[in-house]
Amino acid sequence: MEKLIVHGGAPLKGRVNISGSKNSSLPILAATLLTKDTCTIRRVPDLSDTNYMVRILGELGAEVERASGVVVVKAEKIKSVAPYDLVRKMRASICVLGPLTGRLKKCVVSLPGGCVIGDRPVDLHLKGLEALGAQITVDGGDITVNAKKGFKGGPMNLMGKHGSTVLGTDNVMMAATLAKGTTIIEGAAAEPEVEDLANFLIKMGAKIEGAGTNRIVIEGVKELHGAEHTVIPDRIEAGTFLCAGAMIGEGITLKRVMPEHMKEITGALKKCGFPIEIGKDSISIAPNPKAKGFDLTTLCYPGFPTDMQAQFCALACAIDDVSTITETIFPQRFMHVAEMKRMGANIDLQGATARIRGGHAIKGAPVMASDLRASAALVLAGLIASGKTEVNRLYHIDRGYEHLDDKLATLGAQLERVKE
Ligand SMILES: CC(=O)N[C@H]1[C@@H](OP(=O)(O)OP(=O)(O)OC[C@H]2O[C@@H](n3ccc(=O)[nH]c3=O)[C@H](O)[C@@H]2O)O[C@H](CO)[C@@H](O)[C@@H]1O
Ligand SMILES: C=C(OP(=O)(O)O)C(=O)O
Repeated sequence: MEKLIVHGGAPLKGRVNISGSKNSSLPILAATLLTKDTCTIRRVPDLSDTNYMVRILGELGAEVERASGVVVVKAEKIKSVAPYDLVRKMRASICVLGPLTGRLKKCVVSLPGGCVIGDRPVDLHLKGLEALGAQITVDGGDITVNAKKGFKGGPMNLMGKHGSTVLGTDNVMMAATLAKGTTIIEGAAAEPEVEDLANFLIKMGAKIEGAGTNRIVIEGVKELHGAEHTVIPDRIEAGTFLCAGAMIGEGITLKRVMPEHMKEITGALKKCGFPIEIGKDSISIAPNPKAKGFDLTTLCYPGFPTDMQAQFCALACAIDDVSTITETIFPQRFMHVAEMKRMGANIDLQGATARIRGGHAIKGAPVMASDLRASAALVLAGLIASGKTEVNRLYHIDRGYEHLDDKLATLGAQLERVKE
């Protein structure tokens, strides 16, 4: 196992290129199962999650080649069964459900495992597939989908009690591309990653309107063909670097970003008083010793993303004021709080709201990463802490940040990856 040792206090300065989006790449790679033809996906970040998705495609029978960010998939003959051993390691492996269902009209996909960020049911994914005419049973940990007479488009509402579902919308949209007739998804997730998937599906010949809004209309087609696509920049990686740039240093610039996907994040940072410059595909930020605290609530897009909540908790430690952040998507997603407190952070967690009193010195300590964004937040805290912070279980970071330590080092951070 590897850990990251962060020597706090080194100022950040310079430019960093943002990678392709993990949360776009995963469903887009899965969507290549919808056609027998060759698909080429560019700017796929080098992450353990994308490597794992590539492996899942291979195990399902696709021919897959991967070289420096480009993944070429030809899924001529595919299997209809994705067993537990294959899908258990990654929640997002549920992305294969829609494409297998759409292409083969039947499949068995094991339920992915639990997750420390909270309950992650798939009832809305199944509700959507049932609205397309699928018969579904869940037994022994497996989801079995069957549609003997093929799929038929229809209306449905996928809004859940914590808002819309991103991967649920992806799955149903993928299955509906090959259904007979028109599918209308109300309560659809409007995240940019859903829109990116829809854009790829449209290049494959799908007829989709409204992706990027809460109402998506899909007119089914007989078959899809091969296509090429470049994945959008990772707005969460970009947001994480913006927090780092706000917390310490003399100003950093992110390149290869889509600022229009990040309005809620840049808006929150501006409101605190951090100087931000937004270019066509770049964002610059610098610290402000007089920055004010924030009161944020996580919401579905275009609201403030849950995937930035932990990093903003770290940011709040650097602001000499009181900040609050309330989590509405995954109310239990606060595993980072206990670890930050071990570093001396003043955080009071009441239900799903964290109240952070920042501005006093925090001190490096050995800390345990629990999940992807929590570990990124601990690295951020380590950047401003005095002394040495040891972030253990680095594999969580490698799931979703392409070469985070190298990129931070280029900006001037002092850190080292060591094997235990
Ligand atoms: C690979 C990927 O893209 N992951 C993202 C995706 O996860 P994912 O798509 O799994 O998350 P969802 O959008 O589905 O979850 C949102 C909320 O809906 C609930 N829910 C979800 C499905 C369902 O069938 N029933 C149900 O009740 C969840 O428990 C949660 O409270 O969106 C999350 C919310 O923006 C992000 O944190 C993840 O980074
Ligand atoms: C929760 C996340 O990912 P996943 O849905 O793949 O677990 C994330 O990217 O923050």
